[in-house]
Amino acid sequence: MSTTVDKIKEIELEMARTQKNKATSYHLGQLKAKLAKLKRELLTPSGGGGGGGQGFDVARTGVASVGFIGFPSVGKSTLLSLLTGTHSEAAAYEFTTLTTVPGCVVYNGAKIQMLDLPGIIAGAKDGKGRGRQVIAVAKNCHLIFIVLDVLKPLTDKKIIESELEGFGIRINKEPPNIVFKKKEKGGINITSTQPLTHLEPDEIRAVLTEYRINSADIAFRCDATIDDLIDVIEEKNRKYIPVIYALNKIDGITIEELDLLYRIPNSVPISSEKGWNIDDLLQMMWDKLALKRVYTKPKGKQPDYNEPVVLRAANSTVEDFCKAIHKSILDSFKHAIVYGKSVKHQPQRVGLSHVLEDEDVVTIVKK
Ligand SMILES: Nc1nc2c(ncn2[C@@H]2O[C@H](COP(=O)(O)OP(=O)(O)OP(=O)(O)O)[C@@H](O)[C@H]2O)c(=O)[nH]1
Ligand SMILES: [K+]
Ligand SMILES: [Mg+2]
Repeated sequence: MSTTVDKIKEIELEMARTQKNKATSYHLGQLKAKLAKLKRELLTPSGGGGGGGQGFDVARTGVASVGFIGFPSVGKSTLLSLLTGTHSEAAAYEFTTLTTVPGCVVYNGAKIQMLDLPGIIAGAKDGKGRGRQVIAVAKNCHLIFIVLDVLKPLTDKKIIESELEGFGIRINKEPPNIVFKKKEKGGINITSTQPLTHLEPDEIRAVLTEYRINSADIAFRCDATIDDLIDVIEEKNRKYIPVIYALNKIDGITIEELDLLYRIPNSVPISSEKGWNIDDLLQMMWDKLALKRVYTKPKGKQPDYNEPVVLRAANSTVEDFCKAIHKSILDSFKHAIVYGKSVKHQPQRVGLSHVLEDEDVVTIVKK
Protein backbone atom coordinates (compact mmCIF):
# COMPACT_ATOMS: atom_id res chain seq x y z
CA MET A 1 0.00 0.00 0.00
CA SER A 2 1.37 3.39 -0.84
CA THR A 3 2.01 5.79 2.02
CA THR A 4 0.64 9.30 2.31
CA VAL A 5 4.04 10.65 1.29
CA ASP A 6 3.95 8.47 -1.86
CA LYS A 7 0.46 9.68 -2.68
CA ILE A 8 1.59 13.29 -2.28
CA LYS A 9 4.54 12.68 -4.62
CA GLU A 10 2.23 11.06 -7.20
CA ILE A 11 -0.14 14.02 -7.17
CA GLU A 12 2.69 16.51 -7.40
CA LEU A 13 4.05 14.64 -10.41
CA GLU A 14 0.64 14.55 -12.04
CA MET A 15 0.25 18.29 -11.48
CA ALA A 16 3.62 18.96 -13.05
CA ARG A 17 2.59 16.85 -16.06
CA THR A 18 -0.74 18.65 -16.53
CA GLN A 19 -0.81 21.83 -18.57
CA LYS A 20 -2.85 24.60 -17.01
CA ASN A 21 -5.73 25.68 -19.24
CA LYS A 22 -9.51 25.91 -19.21
CA ALA A 23 -9.94 22.26 -20.16
CA THR A 24 -7.76 21.00 -17.32
CA SER A 25 -8.88 23.42 -14.63
CA TYR A 26 -11.37 21.01 -13.03
CA HIS A 27 -8.73 18.28 -12.89
CA LEU A 28 -6.07 20.63 -11.47
CA GLY A 29 -8.44 22.01 -8.86
CA GLN A 30 -9.26 18.48 -7.78
CA LEU A 31 -5.56 17.58 -7.53
CA LYS A 32 -4.82 20.67 -5.44
CA ALA A 33 -7.61 19.88 -2.99
CA LYS A 34 -6.51 16.23 -2.77
CA LEU A 35 -2.97 17.40 -2.10
CA ALA A 36 -4.06 19.77 0.67
CA LYS A 37 -6.07 16.98 2.31
CA LEU A 38 -3.17 14.51 2.15
CA LYS A 39 -0.79 17.07 3.63
CA ARG A 40 -3.16 17.63 6.51
CA GLU A 41 -3.42 13.87 7.02
CA LEU A 42 0.33 13.73 7.28
CA LEU A 43 0.31 16.21 10.12
CA THR A 44 -2.41 14.65 12.25
CA PRO A 45 -1.28 11.68 14.36
CA SER A 46 -3.93 9.25 13.02
CA GLY A 47 -2.77 9.81 9.48
CA GLY A 48 0.88 8.99 9.94
CA GLY A 49 1.88 10.21 13.36
CA GLY A 50 4.50 12.63 14.51
CA GLY A 51 2.49 15.86 14.67
CA GLY A 52 1.75 17.82 17.79
CA GLY A 53 5.28 18.49 18.86
CA GLN A 54 5.23 16.05 21.79
CA GLY A 55 8.39 16.16 23.80
CA PHE A 56 9.59 19.28 22.05
CA ASP A 57 7.23 21.95 23.25
CA VAL A 58 8.05 23.88 26.39
CA ALA A 59 5.96 26.03 28.71
CA ARG A 60 5.35 29.35 27.03
CA THR A 61 6.26 32.43 29.03
CA GLY A 62 6.38 36.12 28.18
CA VAL A 63 4.05 38.09 25.95
CA ALA A 64 5.27 36.48 22.71
CA SER A 65 7.48 33.64 21.53
CA VAL A 66 10.00 33.46 18.70
CA GLY A 67 11.08 30.10 17.25
CA PHE A 68 14.41 29.51 15.46
CA ILE A 69 14.19 27.35 12.36
CA GLY A 70 17.12 26.39 10.13
CA PHE A 71 19.36 23.67 8.80
CA PRO A 72 21.95 22.24 11.19
CA SER A 73 24.94 24.36 12.17
CA VAL A 74 23.69 27.65 10.75
CA GLY A 75 24.21 29.22 14.19
CA LYS A 76 20.80 29.04 15.90
CA SER A 77 22.22 28.12 19.31
CA THR A 78 24.99 30.68 19.06
CA LEU A 79 22.27 33.26 18.41
CA LEU A 80 20.13 32.12 21.36
CA SER A 81 23.06 32.30 23.75
CA LEU A 82 23.95 35.76 22.49
CA LEU A 83 20.40 37.17 22.66
CA THR A 84 19.21 35.65 25.91
CA GLY A 85 22.29 34.90 27.96
CA THR A 86 20.92 31.35 28.34
CA HIS A 87 23.55 28.86 27.28
CA SER A 88 22.59 26.61 24.40
CA GLU A 89 25.32 24.21 23.32
CA ALA A 90 26.89 25.28 20.02
CA ALA A 91 29.45 23.27 18.07
CA ALA A 92 30.81 22.71 14.58
CA TYR A 93 29.03 19.37 14.14
CA GLU A 94 25.44 18.98 12.91
CA PHE A 95 22.52 18.26 15.25
CA THR A 96 24.25 19.63 18.32
CA THR A 97 20.86 20.76 19.62
CA LEU A 98 18.49 17.83 20.20
CA THR A 99 15.59 19.48 21.98
CA THR A 100 13.92 22.87 22.47
CA VAL A 101 16.05 25.29 24.47
CA PRO A 102 14.10 28.30 25.75
CA GLY A 103 15.59 31.66 26.63
CA CYS A 104 14.17 35.10 27.33
CA VAL A 105 14.84 38.59 26.01
CA VAL A 106 13.47 41.78 27.55
CA TYR A 107 13.00 44.35 24.78
CA ASN A 108 11.19 47.66 25.25
CA GLY A 109 10.05 46.33 28.61
CA ALA A 110 8.44 43.26 27.00
CA LYS A 111 9.45 39.73 27.99
CA ILE A 112 9.85 37.74 24.81
CA GLN A 113 10.53 34.02 24.82
CA MET A 114 13.08 32.67 22.34
CA LEU A 115 13.06 29.00 21.39
CA ASP A 116 16.23 27.45 20.02
CA LEU A 117 15.26 24.33 18.08
CA PRO A 118 17.05 21.35 16.58
CA GLY A 119 18.13 21.72 12.96
CA ILE A 120 15.77 20.41 10.30
CA ILE A 121 16.60 18.74 7.00
CA ALA A 122 14.92 18.86 3.60
CA GLY A 123 11.88 16.57 3.66
CA ALA A 124 11.16 17.33 7.32
CA LYS A 125 7.48 17.93 6.62
CA ASP A 126 7.25 14.46 5.05
CA GLY A 127 8.56 12.87 8.21
CA LYS A 128 12.33 13.03 7.76
CA GLY A 129 14.20 13.39 11.05
CA ARG A 130 12.34 15.10 13.86
CA GLY A 131 11.50 17.98 11.58
CA ARG A 132 7.77 17.61 12.09
CA GLN A 133 7.97 18.00 15.85
CA VAL A 134 10.35 20.92 15.43
CA ILE A 135 8.12 22.73 12.96
CA ALA A 136 5.08 21.99 15.17
CA VAL A 137 6.72 24.05 17.92
CA ALA A 138 7.41 26.89 15.49
CA LYS A 139 3.78 26.77 14.32
CA ASN A 140 2.74 27.90 17.81
CA CYS A 141 5.13 30.86 17.86
CA HIS A 142 4.22 34.49 17.18
CA LEU A 143 7.30 34.99 15.04
CA ILE A 144 9.83 32.71 13.36
CA PHE A 145 13.49 33.47 12.77
CA ILE A 146 14.59 31.49 9.75
CA VAL A 147 18.30 31.32 10.39
CA LEU A 148 20.45 30.94 7.27
CA ASP A 149 24.20 30.54 6.86
CA VAL A 150 25.29 33.10 4.26
CA LEU A 151 28.23 30.89 3.31
CA LYS A 152 25.77 28.24 2.09
CA PRO A 153 23.66 28.45 -1.12
CA LEU A 154 20.73 30.83 -0.85
CA THR A 155 18.49 28.07 -2.26
CA ASP A 156 18.33 26.85 1.36
CA LYS A 157 15.91 29.72 1.96
CA LYS A 158 13.43 28.27 -0.56
CA ILE A 159 13.73 24.78 0.89
CA ILE A 160 12.97 25.94 4.44
CA GLU A 161 10.07 28.08 3.19
CA SER A 162 8.52 25.09 1.44
CA GLU A 163 8.97 22.95 4.56
CA LEU A 164 6.98 25.50 6.57
CA GLU A 165 4.40 25.91 3.80
CA GLY A 166 3.88 22.15 3.69
CA PHE A 167 3.13 22.31 7.38
CA GLY A 168 0.31 24.80 6.91
CA ILE A 169 2.39 27.81 7.97
CA ARG A 170 1.89 30.87 5.77
CA ILE A 171 4.78 33.25 6.17
CA ASN A 172 4.60 37.04 6.02
CA LYS A 173 1.10 36.78 4.61
CA GLU A 174 -2.37 37.83 5.74
CA PRO A 175 -5.25 35.35 5.55
CA PRO A 176 -6.89 35.64 2.10
CA ASN A 177 -9.80 38.06 2.09
CA ILE A 178 -12.46 35.48 1.31
CA VAL A 179 -15.59 35.09 3.39
CA PHE A 180 -16.58 31.44 3.39
CA LYS A 181 -19.82 30.30 5.01
CA LYS A 182 -20.82 26.65 4.86
CA LYS A 183 -24.59 26.08 4.89
CA GLU A 184 -27.02 23.20 5.30
CA LYS A 185 -28.76 23.81 1.99
CA GLY A 186 -29.24 26.36 -0.81
CA GLY A 187 -26.40 25.40 -3.12
CA ILE A 188 -23.20 27.27 -3.89
CA ASN A 189 -23.45 31.04 -4.06
CA ILE A 190 -20.32 32.85 -5.24
CA THR A 191 -19.87 36.62 -5.23
CA SER A 192 -16.81 38.77 -5.81
CA THR A 193 -16.00 42.43 -5.38
CA GLN A 194 -13.40 42.34 -8.15
CA PRO A 195 -12.62 40.27 -11.28
CA LEU A 196 -11.08 36.90 -10.42
CA THR A 197 -8.17 36.67 -12.85
CA HIS A 198 -6.57 33.53 -11.37
CA LEU A 199 -9.67 31.40 -10.88
CA GLU A 200 -11.70 29.26 -13.25
CA PRO A 201 -15.26 28.35 -12.19
CA ASP A 202 -14.36 24.69 -12.89
CA GLU A 203 -11.46 24.86 -10.44
CA ILE A 204 -13.69 26.20 -7.70
CA ARG A 205 -16.26 23.50 -8.43
CA ALA A 206 -13.61 20.78 -8.31
CA VAL A 207 -12.30 21.94 -4.94
CA LEU A 208 -15.76 22.21 -3.40
CA THR A 209 -16.69 18.77 -4.71
CA GLU A 210 -13.47 17.27 -3.33
CA TYR A 211 -14.31 18.74 0.09
CA ARG A 212 -17.95 17.57 -0.27
CA ILE A 213 -19.26 21.09 0.14
CA ASN A 214 -22.68 21.32 -1.51
CA SER A 215 -23.97 24.54 0.01
CA ALA A 216 -21.99 27.62 0.89
CA ASP A 217 -21.75 31.38 0.46
CA ILE A 218 -18.34 32.37 -0.84
CA ALA A 219 -17.51 36.07 -1.12
CA PHE A 220 -14.17 36.86 -2.77
CA ARG A 221 -12.84 40.24 -1.68
CA CYS A 222 -9.46 39.82 -3.36
CA ASP A 223 -8.10 38.46 -6.63
CA ALA A 224 -7.71 35.03 -5.05
CA THR A 225 -5.96 31.92 -6.32
CA ILE A 226 -7.21 28.37 -5.84
CA ASP A 227 -4.58 27.96 -3.11
CA ASP A 228 -6.12 30.90 -1.27
CA LEU A 229 -9.54 29.25 -1.42
CA ILE A 230 -8.12 25.97 -0.11
CA ASP A 231 -6.37 27.86 2.70
CA VAL A 232 -9.71 29.36 3.72
CA ILE A 233 -11.44 25.96 3.63
CA GLU A 234 -8.55 24.46 5.62
CA GLU A 235 -8.55 27.48 7.96
CA LYS A 236 -8.19 25.41 11.14
CA ASN A 237 -4.89 23.96 9.91
CA ARG A 238 -3.35 27.21 8.75
CA LYS A 239 -1.20 29.62 10.74
CA TYR A 240 -0.19 33.04 9.43
CA ILE A 241 3.15 33.82 11.06
CA PRO A 242 5.59 36.65 10.40
CA VAL A 243 9.13 35.56 9.54
CA ILE A 244 12.51 37.28 9.75
CA TYR A 245 15.44 35.83 7.82
CA ALA A 246 18.46 36.03 10.11
CA LEU A 247 21.32 35.88 7.59
CA ASN A 248 24.08 34.65 9.87
CA LYS A 249 27.89 34.44 9.64
CA ILE A 250 28.37 37.72 7.73
CA ASP A 251 31.81 37.89 9.37
CA GLY A 252 32.84 35.44 6.62
CA ILE A 253 31.85 37.52 3.56
CA THR A 254 32.95 40.69 1.75
CA ILE A 255 31.24 44.08 1.88
CA GLU A 256 30.11 43.60 -1.75
CA GLU A 257 28.44 40.33 -0.87
CA LEU A 258 26.86 41.95 2.15
CA ASP A 259 25.33 44.66 -0.08
CA LEU A 260 23.48 41.98 -2.04
CA LEU A 261 22.06 40.45 1.14
CA TYR A 262 20.46 43.76 2.09
CA ARG A 263 18.12 43.40 -0.89
CA ILE A 264 16.37 40.35 0.53
CA PRO A 265 13.03 41.45 2.01
CA ASN A 266 12.36 40.78 5.71
CA SER A 267 15.98 39.90 6.35
CA VAL A 268 18.70 41.09 8.72
CA PRO A 269 22.34 40.19 8.05
CA ILE A 270 24.02 39.30 11.37
CA SER A 271 26.97 37.61 12.95
CA SER A 272 25.94 35.65 16.05
CA GLU A 273 29.54 34.94 16.84
CA LYS A 274 30.70 38.56 16.66
CA GLY A 275 27.44 40.07 17.87
CA TRP A 276 27.10 42.19 14.71
CA ASN A 277 23.84 43.91 13.79
CA ILE A 278 21.88 42.34 16.63
CA ASP A 279 20.17 45.67 17.38
CA ASP A 280 18.66 45.68 13.88
CA LEU A 281 17.43 42.13 14.38
CA LEU A 282 15.72 43.03 17.66
CA GLN A 283 14.22 46.18 16.17
CA MET A 284 12.71 44.20 13.28
CA MET A 285 11.51 41.58 15.77
CA TRP A 286 9.72 44.33 17.70
CA ASP A 287 8.10 45.71 14.55
CA LYS A 288 6.93 42.27 13.38
CA LEU A 289 5.48 41.32 16.77
CA ALA A 290 3.38 44.50 16.74
CA LEU A 291 3.22 44.71 20.52
CA LYS A 292 1.84 47.72 22.36
CA ARG A 293 3.35 49.21 25.52
CA VAL A 294 0.80 50.83 27.75
CA TYR A 295 1.91 52.84 30.77
CA THR A 296 -0.16 53.14 33.92
CA LYS A 297 -0.58 56.53 35.53
CA PRO A 298 -1.93 56.47 39.08
CA LYS A 299 -4.33 59.40 39.62
CA GLY A 300 -2.41 62.59 40.43
CA LYS A 301 1.01 60.94 39.93
CA GLN A 302 3.57 60.57 37.16
CA PRO A 303 3.19 57.62 34.74
CA ASP A 304 5.29 54.57 35.50
CA TYR A 305 7.53 54.36 32.42
CA ASN A 306 9.67 51.56 33.83
CA GLU A 307 7.13 48.80 33.65
CA PRO A 308 4.80 48.94 30.68
CA VAL A 309 1.87 46.59 30.42
CA VAL A 310 2.61 44.90 27.09
CA LEU A 311 -0.37 43.87 24.97
CA ARG A 312 -0.69 41.97 21.71
CA ALA A 313 -2.27 44.06 18.93
CA ALA A 314 -5.26 41.70 18.64
CA ASN A 315 -6.00 42.05 22.37
CA SER A 316 -5.38 45.66 23.22
CA THR A 317 -8.62 47.14 24.51
CA VAL A 318 -8.89 48.91 27.85
CA GLU A 319 -10.52 45.70 29.08
CA ASP A 320 -7.47 43.65 28.02
CA PHE A 321 -5.28 46.21 29.76
CA CYS A 322 -7.26 45.87 33.02
CA LYS A 323 -7.16 42.06 32.82
CA ALA A 324 -3.42 42.14 32.26
CA ILE A 325 -3.02 44.01 35.56
CA HIS A 326 -5.63 42.14 37.57
CA LYS A 327 -9.06 40.71 36.79
CA SER A 328 -10.60 42.29 39.89
CA ILE A 329 -10.06 45.78 38.43
CA LEU A 330 -13.00 45.17 36.09
CA ASP A 331 -15.40 44.91 39.07
CA SER A 332 -14.75 48.48 40.17
CA PHE A 333 -14.03 49.99 36.71
CA LYS A 334 -15.85 53.29 36.00
CA HIS A 335 -13.90 54.67 33.04
CA ALA A 336 -10.33 55.19 31.84
CA ILE A 337 -8.48 58.42 31.06
CA VAL A 338 -6.11 58.01 28.14
CA TYR A 339 -3.26 60.12 26.73
CA GLY A 340 -1.57 59.10 23.46
CA LYS A 341 -2.06 57.99 19.88
CA SER A 342 -5.35 56.17 20.41
CA VAL A 343 -7.33 59.29 21.37
CA LYS A 344 -8.23 62.55 19.58
CA HIS A 345 -8.31 64.70 22.69
CA GLN A 346 -5.47 64.67 25.23
CA PRO A 347 -6.56 63.28 27.61
CA GLN A 348 -9.80 61.57 26.73
CA ARG A 349 -12.27 59.59 28.78
CA VAL A 350 -12.94 56.11 27.32
CA GLY A 351 -14.71 52.84 28.13
CA LEU A 352 -13.66 49.19 28.24
CA SER A 353 -13.95 48.57 24.50
CA HIS A 354 -11.55 51.39 23.53
CA VAL A 355 -8.53 50.09 21.58
CA LEU A 356 -5.21 51.31 22.96
CA GLU A 357 -2.08 52.12 20.96
CA ASP A 358 1.64 51.69 21.60
CA GLU A 359 2.91 54.10 24.30
CA ASP A 360 -0.52 55.21 25.51
CA VAL A 361 -0.77 56.35 29.14
CA VAL A 362 -3.82 55.13 31.05
CA THR A 363 -5.44 56.04 34.37
CA ILE A 364 -8.19 53.75 35.60
CA VAL A 365 -10.97 55.59 37.45
CA LYS A 366 -12.87 53.37 39.87
CA LYS A 367 -16.51 53.46 40.93
N1 LIG B 1 31.93 32.49 11.46
C1 LIG B 1 30.84 32.33 12.18
N2 LIG B 1 30.57 31.15 12.73
C2 LIG B 1 29.44 31.01 13.46
C3 LIG B 1 28.54 32.09 13.63
N3 LIG B 1 27.51 31.66 14.39
C4 LIG B 1 27.77 30.37 14.68
N4 LIG B 1 28.93 29.97 14.13
C5 LIG B 1 29.57 28.65 14.22
O1 LIG B 1 28.77 27.70 13.51
C6 LIG B 1 28.81 26.44 14.15
C7 LIG B 1 27.41 25.97 14.45
O2 LIG B 1 26.83 26.82 15.42
P1 LIG B 1 25.55 26.37 16.28
O3 LIG B 1 25.15 27.54 17.06
O4 LIG B 1 25.86 25.10 16.98
O5 LIG B 1 24.54 26.08 15.11
P2 LIG B 1 23.05 25.44 15.24
O6 LIG B 1 22.28 26.02 14.11
O7 LIG B 1 22.54 25.61 16.59
O8 LIG B 1 23.36 23.90 14.95
P3 LIG B 1 22.49 22.60 15.35
O9 LIG B 1 22.06 22.70 16.74
O10 LIG B 1 23.44 21.48 15.11
O11 LIG B 1 21.35 22.57 14.37
C8 LIG B 1 29.66 26.61 15.42
O12 LIG B 1 30.98 26.17 15.14
C9 LIG B 1 29.62 28.11 15.65
O13 LIG B 1 30.78 28.58 16.30
C10 LIG B 1 28.86 33.35 13.05
O14 LIG B 1 28.16 34.36 13.15
N5 LIG B 1 30.03 33.40 12.32
K1 LIG C 1 25.90 22.73 15.39
MG1 LIG D 1 21.88 24.29 17.93
